[in-house]
Amino acid sequence: MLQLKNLTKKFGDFVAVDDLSLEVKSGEFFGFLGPNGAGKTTTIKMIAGLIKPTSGKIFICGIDALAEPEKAKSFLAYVPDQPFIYDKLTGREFLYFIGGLFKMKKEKIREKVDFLVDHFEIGRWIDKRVEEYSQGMKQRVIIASALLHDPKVIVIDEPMVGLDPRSARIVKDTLKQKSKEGVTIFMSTHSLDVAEELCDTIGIIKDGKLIAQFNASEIEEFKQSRDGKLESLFIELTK
Ligand SMILES: Nc1ncnc2c1ncn2[C@@H]1O[C@H](COP(=O)(O)OP(=O)(O)OP(=O)(O)O)[C@@H](O)[C@H]1O
Repeated sequence: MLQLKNLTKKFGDFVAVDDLSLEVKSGEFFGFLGPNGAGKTTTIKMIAGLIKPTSGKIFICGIDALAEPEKAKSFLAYVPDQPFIYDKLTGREFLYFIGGLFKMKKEKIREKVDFLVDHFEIGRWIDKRVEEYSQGMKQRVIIASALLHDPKVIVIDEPMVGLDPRSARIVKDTLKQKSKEGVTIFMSTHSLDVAEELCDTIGIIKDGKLIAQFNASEIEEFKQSRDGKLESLFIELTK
């Protein structure tokens, strides 16, 4: 599970994330929504250990991620909004490289790669260089690399951007399946349809502050009382 306690990030005088506290339980699928510049990516980068909070705490599976970053990261998968893969590697070489970073045994990596290539319908592309990949194929390999070490928490920034409907379906089904298996998912997205389809809980951030949090039945209740659209709730709260 994932816990953020009074998390704050300042860039100079500007407060990008402001005293943010939340908890996402094991198996919970949390959608992190908010207007442009609200602080979503900054929050995710702090969870992933890429930038240091100004103050506050982050716990990943109960491990203090600021005090024990290596241990916390062993439970975590992070999928950035603009993923980077070395262009000159093949998908397979990239997955072995990532498995190596997590100190996985070669045999275990091979087993997982075979499964993931099949699951994400990567096929023969796995042995081609990444520079030849489409955006969707890159995203499939990136998400496969995030699942390689069986993370307990997946933090994912805008997963559906640039994906065709089939790739998007595979990614959505995989994330939902993982949450059913007890993995905690923290996903930022601008797609209200995706959030509504996948998430158990939705948190809305604005100007660095968590301004609202709803579970599925609260969202349904709101929709029934208005025009039936999550979009109306989002626009009302973020105006
Ligand atoms: N390194 C930085 N230095 C200064 N300001 C920054 C830095 N990184 C982010 N910011 C500012 O912090 C605020 C939050 O940015 P962030 O990228 O977290 O927003 P976001 O919610 O992910 O937005 P979007 O939906 O547009 O991706 C913005 O005003 C941004 O300009």
